[in-house]
Amino acid sequence: MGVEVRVEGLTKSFGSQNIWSDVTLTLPPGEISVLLGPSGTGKSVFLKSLVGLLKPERGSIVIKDTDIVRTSEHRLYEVRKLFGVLFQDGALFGSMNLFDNIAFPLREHTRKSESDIRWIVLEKMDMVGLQGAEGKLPGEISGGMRKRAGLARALVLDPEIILFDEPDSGLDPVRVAYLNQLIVDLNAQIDATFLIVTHDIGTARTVPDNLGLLFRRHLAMFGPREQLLTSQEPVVRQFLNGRREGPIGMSEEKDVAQVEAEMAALEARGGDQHNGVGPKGASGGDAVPPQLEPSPGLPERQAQRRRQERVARMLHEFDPATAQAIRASLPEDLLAQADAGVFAPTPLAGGRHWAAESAPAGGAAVLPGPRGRS
Ligand SMILES: Nc1ncnc2c1ncn2[C@@H]1O[C@H](COP(=O)(O)OP(=O)(O)OP(=O)(O)O)[C@@H](O)[C@H]1O
Repeated sequence: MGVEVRVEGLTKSFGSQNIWSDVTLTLPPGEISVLLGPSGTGKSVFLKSLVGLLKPERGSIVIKDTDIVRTSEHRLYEVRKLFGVLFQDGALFGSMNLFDNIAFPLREHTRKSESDIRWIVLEKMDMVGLQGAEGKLPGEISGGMRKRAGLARALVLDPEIILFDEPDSGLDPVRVAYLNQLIVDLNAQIDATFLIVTHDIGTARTVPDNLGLLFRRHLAMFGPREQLLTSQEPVVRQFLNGRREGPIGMSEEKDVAQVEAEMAALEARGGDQHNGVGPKGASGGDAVPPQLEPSPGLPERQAQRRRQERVARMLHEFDPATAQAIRASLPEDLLAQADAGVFAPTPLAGGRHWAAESAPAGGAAVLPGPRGRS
């Protein structure tokens, strides 16, 4: 099973330039999370911080009881082995064929025999639909195939956490749809924790269990997908609708008076529903489309039931629109438990962040509430 990644109070600056402050979120084990944010808000910096390539000056990133912000180089090296990373361009070596590219981490980091390596590489190539392409050079294949080769390489060390940096970049909408399905299928097969940075709103709306948005040097929101997809926060709605009107400007923030005038004009035109389908899959800010399911023949995502139990516990923390959307995703047994008051209220208001709890001693049926977090 994938591991939990717990980020608390994380702050990163380069010299006097603060990138973001006080970022707190937890990636639940085995679930898929998406991080959105206008260009330059530091999403890539966040991914690099998670793998220990950049050092935030404050806060912690706890993975398997290790705070990687403060740990030794040796321990960091060990924790890094838990990660697979899909870089934007696949980051393949141009002079190596796909087989050697995908075998590279195994040859570098393990003592496996060539026959074992061959078996693993072919298995991962099969998982991403690249059977028979072992001998191709990266320059001979399409961008979509390069992404899949990068993904196969990210899988060879059996990672428990996979980071995807804009997997959709440079792909046509149909290839993005295939890649999204592949991501969900892989999650069902390996149950690792996934974090995807993307600008593709279609991906954000249909792939993840959790959604977050970085804006103005802070994490504006992070929570179950239903929370962001039903949110009335102006910045969230602007981003999900891909429209110009709102707090996000072309290159920097807008002043309050300008935002107010834009929003009044937008309302006068009838609001978001008159925007139609915008770029990058944006359309309508408050519909919660069904989440993608694994392809027929694949196992159910193990994270699905865990997540259902988790959000059932959090139901009381959300506003009615979010709670209703979450209820629509829950099986009857959990709904009945929620309605019977089995899930204890918690002090956490807003449900922005998630915190894991261990099961109560004795395995009681009552699921514990999430720990309070401000
Ligand atoms: N090593 C570095 N040294 C100094 N500044 C950096 C460094 N890496 C990133 N930055 C700055 O951090 C800011 C955030 O960059 P980052 O690439 O993380 O944004 P992003 O949200 O991923 O953007 P995009 O959506 O366009 O990919 C930028 O202003 C960038 O110039």
